[in-house]
Amino acid sequence: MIRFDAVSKNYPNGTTAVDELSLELAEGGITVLVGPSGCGKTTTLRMVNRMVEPTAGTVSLRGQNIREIAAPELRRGIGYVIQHAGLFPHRTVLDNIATVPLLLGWGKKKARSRAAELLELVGLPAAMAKRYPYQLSGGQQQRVGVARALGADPPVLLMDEPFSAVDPIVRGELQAEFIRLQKELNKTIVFVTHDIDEAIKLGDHIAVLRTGGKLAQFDTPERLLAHPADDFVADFVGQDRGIRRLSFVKAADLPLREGLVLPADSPVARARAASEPWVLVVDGDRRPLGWAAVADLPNGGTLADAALTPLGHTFSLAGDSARAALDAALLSPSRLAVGVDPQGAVVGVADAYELSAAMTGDGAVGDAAVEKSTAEESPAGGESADVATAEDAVSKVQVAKGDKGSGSDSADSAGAGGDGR
Ligand SMILES: Nc1ncnc2c1ncn2[C@@H]1O[C@H](COP(=O)(O)OP(=O)(O)OP(=O)(O)O)[C@@H](O)[C@H]1O
Repeated sequence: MIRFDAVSKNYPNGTTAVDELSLELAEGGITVLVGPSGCGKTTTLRMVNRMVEPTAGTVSLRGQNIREIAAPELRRGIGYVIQHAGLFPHRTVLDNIATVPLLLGWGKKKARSRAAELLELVGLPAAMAKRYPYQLSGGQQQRVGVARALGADPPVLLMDEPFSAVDPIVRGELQAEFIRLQKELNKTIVFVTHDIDEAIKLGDHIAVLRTGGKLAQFDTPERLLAHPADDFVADFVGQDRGIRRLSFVKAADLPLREGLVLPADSPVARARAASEPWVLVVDGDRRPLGWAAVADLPNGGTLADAALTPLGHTFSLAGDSARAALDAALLSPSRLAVGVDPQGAVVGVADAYELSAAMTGDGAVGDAAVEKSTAEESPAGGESADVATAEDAVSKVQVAKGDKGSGSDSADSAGAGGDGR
């Protein structure tokens, strides 16, 4: 939709801000430009609305070279949000948001009613309409900035470090709100940040630029974490990319073990026969009761007589990522994470060692799942009698319970929530 063909920007002082950039940005997606300070992110962004003209190459919008579109007309279809919001200090919040509709000659009443809608859309109370920018917090100002950019409902939004000037908590809130808003609006967004975490959280695609305005890699967040193109990208993405990558692996794709999940009325001998240091004891509805250490079990009787160690937290196969599963495993006394279905029934347990294979990227779990989530293919085979993909196990449990699956999330799941996107 937005296409850069061998675009360069050289300044008269000899600086090459952007160097032969070729990039195709998908319609209706968020493309993040990320890279160290001075690598040409803002210059690239501003070439889309002709605030900066390229020295060489072409930028096109829906197939048309933007040089052929008069700048004011071009900008009517492109919203622009900057750091510190850049609001007009002498205008009320409502009039700030109404700026573009008024410029387009909508008339005061219609422009203000549109502004009121947008105020609500960005999550601000109507009572703020009459305030002036100095009477708002930084985060609230930024929301007004987003609302103003959406004034004429432009198909394209350019956002230059829009959330950089607020504290980390407000920033997280703004990012979450932004993801929600984009689901509703489906704009084509080009988003500049120097923060790789923000890029991974928000981007459908990420362009990593290196100093000198050269493109280092253009990829999905999943692939950037799994397969950085070179040492520069690997360093920029960070040492903990293995763990962060787990956010993109669905818990439903993890291998699960079922053999050590036993009902409370099972004889102790059955737990010993499992040849495992721990067994998970469940009730008649397969809800988890706790871990039993096999070495400490009484000589006879059933598991109902055993002293149980609390679970820690479970993870939800329906909604959590492998990152939540790994966290559950690390906090579990058995180092095994308990996966539950939407009703809170145990589907199986995941082993910390297998999860760490996904984390290092060398194991089939992580690679297969990342590729799968990218390509949306069906899971590969290769399951043992006791190890199946969680998706299969969920359906087995649901069939056993005569349940076709409700799809609602488990209230019992204490998965990290928020570690995914
Ligand atoms: N008008 C200008 N004249 C000369 N050099 C410029 C001009 N504007 C930008 N530059 C230079 O071009 C390079 C890229 O600048 P740009 O602002 O695009 O980088 P950036 O990646 O957005 O940086 P930051 O993250 O620090 O905002 C920098 O070296 C900058 O100094």
